[in-house]
Amino acid sequence: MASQLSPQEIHPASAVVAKDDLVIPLIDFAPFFEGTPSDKHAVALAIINAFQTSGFFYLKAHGIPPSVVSRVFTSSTRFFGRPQSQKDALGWTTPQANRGYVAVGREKLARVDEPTSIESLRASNPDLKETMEIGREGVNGLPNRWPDHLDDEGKNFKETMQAFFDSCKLLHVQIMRAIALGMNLPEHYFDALVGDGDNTLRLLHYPPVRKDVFRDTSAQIRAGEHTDYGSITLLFQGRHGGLQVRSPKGTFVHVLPLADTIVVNAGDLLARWSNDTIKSTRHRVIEPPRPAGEDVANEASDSYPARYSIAYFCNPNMNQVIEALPGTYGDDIQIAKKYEAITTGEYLTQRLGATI
Ligand SMILES: O=C(O)CCC(=O)C(=O)O
Ligand SMILES: [Fe+2]
Repeated sequence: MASQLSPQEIHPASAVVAKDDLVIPLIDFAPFFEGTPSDKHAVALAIINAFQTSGFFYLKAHGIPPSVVSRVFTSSTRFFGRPQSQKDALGWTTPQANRGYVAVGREKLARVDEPTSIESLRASNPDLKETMEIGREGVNGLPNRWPDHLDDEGKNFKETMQAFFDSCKLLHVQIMRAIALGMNLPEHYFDALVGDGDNTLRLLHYPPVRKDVFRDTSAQIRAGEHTDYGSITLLFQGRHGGLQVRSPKGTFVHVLPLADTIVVNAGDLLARWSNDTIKSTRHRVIEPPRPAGEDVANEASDSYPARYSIAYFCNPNMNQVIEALPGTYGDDIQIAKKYEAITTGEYLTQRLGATI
């Protein structure tokens, strides 16, 4: 059966990261749309193989033009450059809403198995980042916190982010089609289950940090070790690295920005939906590594540059009941369902309530 191919035999993937048993391939999505049925199947297998091993892959030819991504980054940078009072006035309120601005130090990402330590972690070493969370538009009682009443720049921000939200929403559905095929499910299996777009667009800004902050406080990081919560995350990285993924050996490996690609990783709900055949892998953000050949002037600088990134957290529909997918359990394969059924909404509210 084709799904028993070894990773090396799967055609469209080549490894970008291969360290300490963590292998993260680069997958070209173009053949999924333009290729023969067998090309399409090969892409699906490469994706499912990546999700079943490292839980991460880079994706190129994903269909969102570089010019669009660059406009979103510009708009995000300008937003974070606004006076603190303007940003605070758009503040995040509740886990149910999960929309609005989150100031530096408010969120402390942590491992799911250590929920009680969050307060003490936040007090000692808050995440050195600020974020803007944008949810699905038009949900009753849960408005997005747009800056469009402030000025033209604010109006432009709203339009740019709404359009980007919709492009990412489509990409989610397309990647879920590849996952369905890779799991021997019908291609459109997930369409109606994830198609509502109950997703979150998160703009991230990690301000410049003095090097001695990282040096003197070993627990200080830009985003603490965590797994993502939903189905998949589409991560657009700016110029500066810092993202690290935990390897099977327990080390953290840099997953650097690669031009015109995104990093896609599986979240906890997809892992749960797949009865843990798909992995949602821990990751974190620290200071960027020193680039090879970096000049002396830069090396001598006493701070690390700002990092901007954009995470689009995809979810199944809020009212979707998540329980083990066909083919991931049963007497024939002697695997039991590992989890109780839960709706996306219940699950996310539990998780978000624990970190903010
Ligand atoms: O900034 C990044 O590269 C990653 C952010 C992240 O992992 C998250 O917000 O869940
Ligand atoms: Fe994350």
